[in-house]
Amino acid sequence: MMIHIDGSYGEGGGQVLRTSLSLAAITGNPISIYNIRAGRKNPGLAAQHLTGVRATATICDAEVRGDTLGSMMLEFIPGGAVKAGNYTFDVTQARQGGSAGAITLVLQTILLPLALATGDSQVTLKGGTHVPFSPPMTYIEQVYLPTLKQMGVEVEVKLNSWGWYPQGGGVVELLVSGGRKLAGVHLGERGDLQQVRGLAIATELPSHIPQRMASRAENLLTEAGFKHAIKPVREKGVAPGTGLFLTAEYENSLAGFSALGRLGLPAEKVAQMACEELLKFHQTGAVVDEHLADQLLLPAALASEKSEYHVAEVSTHLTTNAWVIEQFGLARVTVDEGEKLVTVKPLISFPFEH
Ligand SMILES: Nc1ncnc2c1ncn2[C@@H]1O[C@H](COP(=O)(O)OP(=O)(O)OP(=O)(O)O)[C@@H](O)[C@H]1O
Repeated sequence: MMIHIDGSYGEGGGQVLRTSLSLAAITGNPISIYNIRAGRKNPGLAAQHLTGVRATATICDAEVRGDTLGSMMLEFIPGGAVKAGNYTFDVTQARQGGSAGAITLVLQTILLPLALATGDSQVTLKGGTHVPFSPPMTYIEQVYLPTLKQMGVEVEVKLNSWGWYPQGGGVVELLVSGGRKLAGVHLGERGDLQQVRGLAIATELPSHIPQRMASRAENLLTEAGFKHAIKPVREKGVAPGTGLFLTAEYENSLAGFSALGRLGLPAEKVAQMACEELLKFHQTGAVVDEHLADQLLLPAALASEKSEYHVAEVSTHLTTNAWVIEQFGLARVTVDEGEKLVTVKPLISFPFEH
């Protein structure tokens, strides 16, 4: 039976679409989404979303209607179970003249369908790897995937080329182990902060930029009394770009914070922005950062047991994603706004019957 999703619900952004696509592929359920990204200034499918649609359609052999740039309506009818395989998806194929669309979001759309499918997959993604309003690839490597690993998802990733806004051109390779069964997560206590790991990176820019970012971050973290290991790195790239990516490594959990550089923004200021985010999080005492909070819902809904985690902030991304998951009847998500506690109780056990 076709599931109808109102893309304007809550946050009304791209995540409503991406979660729906992942779940359509996993369950084999046809979906129809309308009002796609109606909450955004530039509604409808942008290059990143269209790439996500095409990538998901490829892996489950879906019949698709409405898959054009700017489309606010999509019908997606899976043709069968998700097929493991060797795939390449490039956001520039969705938009002539190029795009820095976030491939990390495309990655998150197809990752769980491939992890649950029979057989291993090799995927190459091309586009933006570190662009605003999306998880930086470094966050995927250092926070998202290690947390999913605790749930039983096995992925190896390699960043072959950095892709910044507006040029894009980044390349990421993934090896996804198939046939996984997911366990729940229990992140109620984070334990002590062991260290802050950091990458101060610049491509096609002078080496003083990562060095200045690193030393400002080191000063701020030392002042806060944190142990740290910040690495200044300068690399070749397709275009200039810079940023600081921090991971707070607690005894039981990981949280990520970052800031991207841009022309006119001093390296020290970039460092300060990322450190302030980390310090703000640390003071809340929470276990899961605001972004991981919404990203963990999908794997938790597909697990064989209950998950529970304590978040820094209840964002509309979180409540909206919970709503999308409930539209598929897969899990009951409870968000205790006072305690900032998210509980996900799967209702259907894997493997899903097609
Ligand atoms: N700095 C960050 N670190 C980690 N994750 C992030 C960061 N910024 C955004 N995200 C994540 O990126 C996702 C963005 O979802 P959103 O619905 O806004 O998608 P989008 O496709 O960019 O859509 P839109 O253009 O409609 O905003 C969310 O899961 C959010 O948690």
